[in-house]
Amino acid sequence: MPAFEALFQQFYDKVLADDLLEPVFKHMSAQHRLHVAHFVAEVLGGPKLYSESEGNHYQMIQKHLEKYLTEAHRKRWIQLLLETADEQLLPADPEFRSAFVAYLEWGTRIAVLNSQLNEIDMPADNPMPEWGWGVPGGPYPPAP
Ligand code: HEM
Repeated sequence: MPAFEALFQQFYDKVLADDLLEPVFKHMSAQHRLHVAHFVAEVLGGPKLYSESEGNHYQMIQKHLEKYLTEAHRKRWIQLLLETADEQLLPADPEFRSAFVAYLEWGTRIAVLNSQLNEIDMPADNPMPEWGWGVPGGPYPPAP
């Protein structure tokens, strides 16, 4: 969790310094970075910090309604996040990186789609997404 918190801390610094994304995020709450870190960590199998004390899937989806995000926003968001992951030396093993990117592709595309709507037909108790770790194994040498 500390690695995810540090990742999103630095990532949103980059977002606020980015001409395309700054207008989208300039009103984000002080807790935004932590909430997104906790959400992503939970989806990938980490502690249930987000769903037990900060929100739920339904509330997270609601946050994106009527934000009118574009494909350009989405691409820049992912690009900056992956850059930050490399700078922070997050594990580079194929399983982690492929699961991470696959979830981000899915989640950001959902965010763009939902951001065009002003309401969404979704049960308020909709469960958190849970991401798998893909096809495990090599061929490559295990990490030391
Ligand atoms: C996997 C992808 C994503 C996840 C997990 C995610 C998660 C979240 C969460 C948890 C919140 C609520 C934060 C809070 O409680 O303060 C939020 C809000 C928001 N997200 Fe996302 N998000 C994703 C993708 C995106 C993308 C691609 C964009 C735009 C480029 C975006 C724009 C926003 C905005 C504008 C808000 C509201 C900020 C505000 O309160 O002013 N999100 N997101």
